[in-house]
Amino acid sequence: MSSDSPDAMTNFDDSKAYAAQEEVFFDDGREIELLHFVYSRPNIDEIRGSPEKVLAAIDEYGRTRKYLMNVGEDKGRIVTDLIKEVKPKIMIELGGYVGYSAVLFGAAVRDAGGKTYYSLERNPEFAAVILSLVDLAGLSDVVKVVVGSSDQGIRRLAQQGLDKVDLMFIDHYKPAYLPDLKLCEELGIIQQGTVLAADNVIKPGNPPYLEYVRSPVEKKKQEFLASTSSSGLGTEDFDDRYSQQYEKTHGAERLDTMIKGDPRLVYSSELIKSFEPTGVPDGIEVTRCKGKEG
Ligand SMILES: C[S@@+](CC[C@H](N)C(=O)[O-])C[C@H]1O[C@@H](n2cnc3c(N)ncnc32)[C@H](O)[C@@H]1O
Repeated sequence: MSSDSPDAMTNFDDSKAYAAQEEVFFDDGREIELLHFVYSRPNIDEIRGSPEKVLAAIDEYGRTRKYLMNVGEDKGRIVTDLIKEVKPKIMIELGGYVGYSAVLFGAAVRDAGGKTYYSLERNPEFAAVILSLVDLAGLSDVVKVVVGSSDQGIRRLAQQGLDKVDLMFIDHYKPAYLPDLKLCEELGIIQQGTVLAADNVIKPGNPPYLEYVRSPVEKKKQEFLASTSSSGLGTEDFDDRYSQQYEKTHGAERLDTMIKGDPRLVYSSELIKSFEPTGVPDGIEVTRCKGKEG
C-alpha cells in the first residue's frame, strides 16, 4: 500500500500498478501495439462482447508492457458511481485516447439506461483504436467517436441538435478544460442537473479550471465584464510538459481565449481524491450545475 495516501478512505493496491510513465509516454507506436496485444490474447473469444474483459486486457498491457494514460480503475470508479447516480441520457468525454474510459463509462451509461456516450478525440489514429476496442466490447450502439478537436466536436454536436449534456468527463489537453467548459456554457448545453467530472486536477493540476468552477456567480460576473479582450495563449498556468504535450502531432496549440462562457451558472464543486493507475495520487473535480442566477 502507498504510504502517502491522499484519502483516508482509500489506498492504492500496488499489485495493480501500471508501468511508470516514461519521458515519452504516448504516440510512439504503443497504441497499435496495444491492439495487437488485445487481439492476440488467448481468451479473445471471451473478450468479444465483454467490456470488463476488454478493460482487463488493456490493464494487463498497462501493467506488464507500457504505461497508458488511461483514467484507470480507481479514478474510474468515481465516475461510474456518478453515472449510477445521474443516469445520464447523454454523456460526453473530452479526450478518448485508446478507449479505456469510453468502454468503462459507455458500458455504465448503457447499464444505467442511457442513450449515447460521445467520445471526442482529436488524434485520428487514437480514434481508430477507440473504435476498434469499443466494437470489440460490443458497445458500438452506445459509444460514438467524434474525431477532431474538442471545440469543433462540441460545436458540431450542438449544431446537430444536442441541447443538454447530462454528464461530461473532461480529460484532454489540460489548458483547454476551461475554454471548452465556457464554450459548452455559451452553447447552452450546461444546464441545471449537468454534472462535470474533470480528471487530473491534482496531477498535473488545473488552477484556472478549479478557480472558475469554485467561484461564486458574482465573482464570475465581474470577471466576465472586465475581460472585454483576452491576453495570452491560455497556457500560462501550465508546465511546458503539459502545454506542449501534443505539439509533435498537432503543432502549436491555438486556444480560443475570447470565449467568455455564462457566468450566471451556479456550480457546487468538490475534489475527490484518488490515484492514477500507476499509484500516483490524483483527483477528480466533480461539479454540479444547480441552475442559473439572474
Ligand atoms: C489523457 S488522454 C484520455 C484518456 C481517456 N479519457 C481514458 O481515460 O481512457 C487525453 C486524450 O485527449 C486527446 N486530446 C488532446 N487535446 C485534445 C483536443 N483539443 N480535442 C480532442 N482531444 C484531445 C489526446 O489525443 C489524448 O488521446
